[in-house]
Amino acid sequence: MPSEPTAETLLDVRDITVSFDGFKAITNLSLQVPRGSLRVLIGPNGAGKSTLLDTIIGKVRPERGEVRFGGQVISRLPEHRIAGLGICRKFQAPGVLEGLTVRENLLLTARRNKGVLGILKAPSAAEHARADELLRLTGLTARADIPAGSLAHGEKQWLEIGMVVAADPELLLLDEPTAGMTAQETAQTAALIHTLAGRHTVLVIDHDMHFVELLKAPITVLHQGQVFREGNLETLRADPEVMEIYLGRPKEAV
Ligand SMILES: Nc1ncnc2c1ncn2[C@@H]1O[C@H](COP(=O)(O)OP(=O)(O)OP(=O)(O)O)[C@@H](O)[C@H]1O
Repeated sequence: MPSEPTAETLLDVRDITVSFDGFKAITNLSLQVPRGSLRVLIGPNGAGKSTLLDTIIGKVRPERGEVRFGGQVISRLPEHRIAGLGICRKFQAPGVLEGLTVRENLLLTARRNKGVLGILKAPSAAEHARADELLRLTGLTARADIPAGSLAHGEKQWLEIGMVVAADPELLLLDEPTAGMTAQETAQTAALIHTLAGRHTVLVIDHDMHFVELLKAPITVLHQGQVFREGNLETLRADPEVMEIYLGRPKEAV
């Protein structure tokens, strides 16, 4: 049974079951994430991580249970209403427009709710200031005026994170944000995510244990559509069952 959420709980997934044509991708899963915290979600392929994120954003519906956000049941709302409440998933960002500069991409995203006329007007001083803030946050200030298409892979990922953050979401869902990154880019991404937590609540899926280690955050391990364990990396690494299901290989491999 799910434990009772506290006043600080922002995301409260209660006992959800999700099926695809009779196959249970998630079974009686409960997860609570406190406001302003950083949480990491790991688990072997097919554990249900992406399906959980899809359920949170309303792309798939649980057949049982519910998802609450700030106390409100959101699991029966359409996807755009859920997004409007302040839940953003990174890949939902309107990908980087490669012909525009980094700054223009940020300005455009920050203004996309203002309609066509709003977008056509010259950006205000406040909008430029916000873009400057996002450039600093993502470490892209020196790259502000080059076309986004010229960015390195890692930089493009940071721009995408900046574009999601431009909407000032309360809950940020990041699905494998370090895929394809170098070790240095991965470390910079961990630092960026630390900066985001606090003002935002952040839920990160990743397979890269080095990155997970850098995040220094509570970890939820999913297995076969259920929460298998919760704890910090040290505790999980010392848990033979986690080693077995998650890694399927000896501890030294982690
Ligand atoms: N649309 C779908 N139709 C049918 N089965 C699906 C669908 N989406 C996911 N599944 C199945 O549900 C299970 C959970 O998949 P999910 O993608 O959520 O796992 P995951 O933990 O994100 O895995 P990975 O790390 O490989 O991305 C898998 O067995 C998958 O094949």
